[in-house]
Amino acid sequence: MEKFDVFVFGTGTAGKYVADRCARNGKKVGIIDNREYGGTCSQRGCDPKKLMLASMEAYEFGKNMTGNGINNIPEIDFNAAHKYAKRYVSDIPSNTEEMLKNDGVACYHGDAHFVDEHTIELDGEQIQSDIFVIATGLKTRPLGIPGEEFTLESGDFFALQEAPKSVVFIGAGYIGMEFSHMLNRSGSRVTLIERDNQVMKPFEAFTANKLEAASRDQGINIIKNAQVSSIEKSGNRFIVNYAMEDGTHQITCDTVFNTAGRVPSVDALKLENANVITTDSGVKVNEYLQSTSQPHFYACGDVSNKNLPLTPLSSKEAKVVLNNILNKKEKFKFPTIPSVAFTLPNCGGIGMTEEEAREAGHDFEIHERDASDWFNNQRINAKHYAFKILVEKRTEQVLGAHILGHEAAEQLNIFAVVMKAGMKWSDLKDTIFTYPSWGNDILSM
Ligand SMILES: Cc1cc2nc3c(=O)[nH]c(=O)nc-3n(C[C@H](O)[C@H](O)[C@H](O)COP(=O)(O)OP(=O)(O)OC[C@H]3O[C@@H](n4cnc5c(N)ncnc54)[C@H](O)[C@@H]3O)c2cc1C
Ligand SMILES: NC(=O)c1ccc[n+]([C@@H]2O[C@H](COP(=O)([O-])OP(=O)(O)OC[C@H]3O[C@@H](n4cnc5c(N)ncnc54)[C@H](O)[C@@H]3O)[C@@H](O)[C@H]2O)c1
Repeated sequence: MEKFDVFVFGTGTAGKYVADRCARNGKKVGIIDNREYGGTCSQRGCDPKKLMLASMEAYEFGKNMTGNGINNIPEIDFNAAHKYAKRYVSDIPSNTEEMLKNDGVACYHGDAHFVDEHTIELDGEQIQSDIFVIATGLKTRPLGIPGEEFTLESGDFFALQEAPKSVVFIGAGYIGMEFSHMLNRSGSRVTLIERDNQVMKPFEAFTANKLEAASRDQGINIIKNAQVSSIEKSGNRFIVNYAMEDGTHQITCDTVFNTAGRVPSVDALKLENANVITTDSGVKVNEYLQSTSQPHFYACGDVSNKNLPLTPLSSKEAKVVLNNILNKKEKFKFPTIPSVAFTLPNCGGIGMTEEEAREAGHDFEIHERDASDWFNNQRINAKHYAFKILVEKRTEQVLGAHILGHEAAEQLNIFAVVMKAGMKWSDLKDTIFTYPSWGNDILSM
């Protein structure tokens, strides 16, 4: 029977880092994935999405400038955008495996499960380890409705050969919003069906509502406060049935995506056989990212119950787990993390929403504005730009920053530095930025 010091489940951002660094630190390490190596971000998430988005951004720029220096509205070739993304990400699985093997990690493929607290079984063979790391990420949340089998999930987006004529997204969170903007620019007729009363619910309502308005303006159909009840196949098309306060409705389309959220990918592991406690939000861990019921188990990345499912946090957790395995005791401290939906325009935020700041009892100023008439927005002939910044009165600390705009992702990075450094609002305003730039807009916010 093969025996390891450390055995890692999952080869995404979190798992591959822990496995590789443990091996480089002299541990005997094994790793397994039940799909290709590389994880969600590189294969079915952030990276291929942003690579494809480059074409949609170029289209948007060209369309906005048509008649203002550009002669014709550019045309999106969805299939070519898809191939462009593939070109960059398709080598990652083999490169990841090669890198791990070169560093001495034993690489496995398939579905393994626990038989006891130190033993797993893979294809009838048993493997043991002193320490286990669970880094299996998330998977699409089942809808639990008739006809669910007709839905595609986020990973399938990257296998689409062309933009469907009409598409329904069930769920208007990050994935539904981002994909709907990409397909809308690619010529699809897009509908989002959201059960809540706000798109991008955890986001600040001011900017989320602006995103909703910008999306509608673009021709995206958004149905809120609606519960999808079933999906039927009708020839090559699908009928999505949904209920609202005024009764039941239906919509017919070519493609339906389930973008109603993601849940921890743990069922297949049979963690109960190892007495490892899981909750709805993942493997239950303490501040060292160590299982609360089995000290020789760690969890990091999306699958740990301490995470927000974002790549930079998965990396951060992986570093904490590595240090704890190497006996350099480190507690995981939840950082202030910026996050953005890569819609066109971007919509994102960092820190508290206005509601959260009020609940926490802060005394703060609100700097809020529709900035669509500002120079940088007008320069690219874009329509939508808005922000809401919350600044605590006594300390002048930025409590939260929320931006909808072409360069919101980068502007929020500046706020991330400001908040990490504890910089005062008046000191920020006294900083010199390049001019005229989106960063410089912060001085007028
Ligand atoms: C469409 C989409 C877009 C996204 N865009 C962004 C973005 O722009 N920015 C951002 O910060 N985050 C984004 N995310 C989130 C980001 O991808 C994740 O936070 C990140 O990939 C998590 O890394 P991880 O290592 O924890 O898990 P993953 O990368 O998901 O890796 C888990 C690995 O475990 C494997 N696995 C699962 N179950 C088992 C099992 N039973 N046995 C063995 N292996 C198993 C999986 O195959 C996978 O390879 C996006 C996610 C999606 C779905
Ligand atoms: N740009 C980024 O950073 C990025 C992009 C994509 C995904 N992600 C990460 O991946 C995670 C998952 O994204 P997601 O979009 O799947 O989840 P999400 O939680 O962001 O959105 C799911 C949405 O579906 C709605 N919903 C749930 N059940 C529904 C139903 N039955 N009918 C209609 N609507 C329903 C929810 O109210 C919610 O608005 C995110 O939390 C995020 O952390 C990040």
